[in-house]
Amino acid sequence: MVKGLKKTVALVGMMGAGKTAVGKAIALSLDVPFLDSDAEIERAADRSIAEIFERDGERFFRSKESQVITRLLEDEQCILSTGGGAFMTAENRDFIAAKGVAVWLKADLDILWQRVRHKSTRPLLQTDNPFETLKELVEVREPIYAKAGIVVDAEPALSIEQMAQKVIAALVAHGGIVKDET
Ligand SMILES: Nc1ncnc2c1ncn2[C@@H]1O[C@H](COP(=O)(O)OP(=O)(O)OP(=O)(O)O)[C@@H](O)[C@H]1O
Ligand SMILES: O=C(O)C1=C[C@@H](O)[C@@H](O)[C@H](O)C1
Ligand SMILES: [Mg+2]
Repeated sequence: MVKGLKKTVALVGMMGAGKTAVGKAIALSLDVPFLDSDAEIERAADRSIAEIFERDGERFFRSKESQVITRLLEDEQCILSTGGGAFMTAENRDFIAAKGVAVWLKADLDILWQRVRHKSTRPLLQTDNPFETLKELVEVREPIYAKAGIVVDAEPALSIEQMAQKVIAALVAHGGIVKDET
C-alpha cells in the first residue's frame, strides 16, 4: 500500500489539465490532505477568481497566489493543486522545489480545449477567440512547465482515477516522495 507523503506534491500545468480533479483523487488514495491554491484564494477573499480578476486585476491575484502557495508549502505535507499560471513565476517555482516537488500534468491542446471550452470560470479565456488564446498560452508556458521535477502525460482515455494512479506510480518511481512504498 502506498500511503503518506514525505514532501508536498505541487501539481502544475494548464487550465483543464486536471490538477484539481486528479489532485483530489491522489490525496484520497494516499490518505493525505488536499489543498488547491485557487480555492484558498477564493476562500480568503470570499470572492470567485473571476471577480478577483475583474475588480483587482491579475497582478493582485498573482501576489495572493504566491502568498497562498508559500503558506501552504510551510504546512503539513499535502497534495497541492496550483492555479495554471502559478508555475510561471520563478519565486513560486523555487519555493516549490525547495519545499516539495512539482508534477506537471501534461495535456495536449485538444484535451484542454474539450475540458475548458464550456466553462466561463477562467478569466484569461474571456477573449474573442478563446481557442487561440489557449493555444498561445500552451506555447508560451510549456517550456516553463517542463522545469517540473516530474512530468505525467494526460492521455484522453484515462479517467480521473486512472490518472491519479499514474501520478502515484510516477511518485513511487521517482523515490523519496511517498512514505510507504511497499
Ligand atoms: N482524467 C480526466 N478524465 C476526465 N475528465 C477529467 C480528467 N481530468 C480532469 N477532468 C475534468 O476536466 C475539467 C477540468 O479539470 P480541473 O478543474 O481539474 O483542471 P485544473 O487543472 O484544475 O484547471 P485550473 O488551472 O483552471 O484550475 C473538470 O471538469 C474535470 O472533472
Ligand atoms: O492559467 C491561469 O493563469 C489560471 C488558471 C486558473 O487555475 C486560475 O488560477 C486563474 O483562472 C488563472
Ligand atoms: Mg484547478
